[in-house]
Amino acid sequence: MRIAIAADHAGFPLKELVRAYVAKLGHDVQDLGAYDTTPSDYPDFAVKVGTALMQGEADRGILICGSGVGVCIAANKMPGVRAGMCHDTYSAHQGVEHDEMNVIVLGARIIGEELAYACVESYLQANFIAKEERFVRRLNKVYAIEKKYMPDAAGTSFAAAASKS
Ligand SMILES: O=C(CO)[C@H](O)[C@H](O)[C@H](O)COP(=O)(O)O
Repeated sequence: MRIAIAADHAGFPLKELVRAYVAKLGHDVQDLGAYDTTPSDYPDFAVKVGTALMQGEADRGILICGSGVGVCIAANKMPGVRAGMCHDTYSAHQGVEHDEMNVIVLGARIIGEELAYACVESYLQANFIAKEERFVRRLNKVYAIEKKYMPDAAGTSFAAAASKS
């Protein structure tokens, strides 16, 4: 898969490790910064990954900041982005299987590299279970919220599996 990854200064050290790990798994990784620990602002990196997804340049995203909270909030402001902070492997795969999460968020100051690798691998191996009507129904309700509250962005939102079904 094509994976867009980004982090702020706080997430940079873990991003470097995760980027290499994801590449080793055989994915095509686009590193959208930061490229060092110079203080930076997490929304800038959330927008980079969200844009890559919205423009169809990436299939999934990975975002990292200090706690994970900042980039998760910012990324979810973008139409079509379904970001979830996952510091356990169950959430990492279930978030994709049930909710079609397309960005996994990690907190570099919270988890170590081995757990980060395990979460990211679970996330990348998982697929949305589109045959389950309840998952599709719920995702369509999420999509309806986006259309209602972000009407200007409705035409730009890339479709979720649910909205295609
Ligand atoms: O961790 C975060 C909160 O969710 C932020 O995204 C930043 O990484 C954090 O605020 C950075 O903190 P710093 O004191 O500026 O290094």
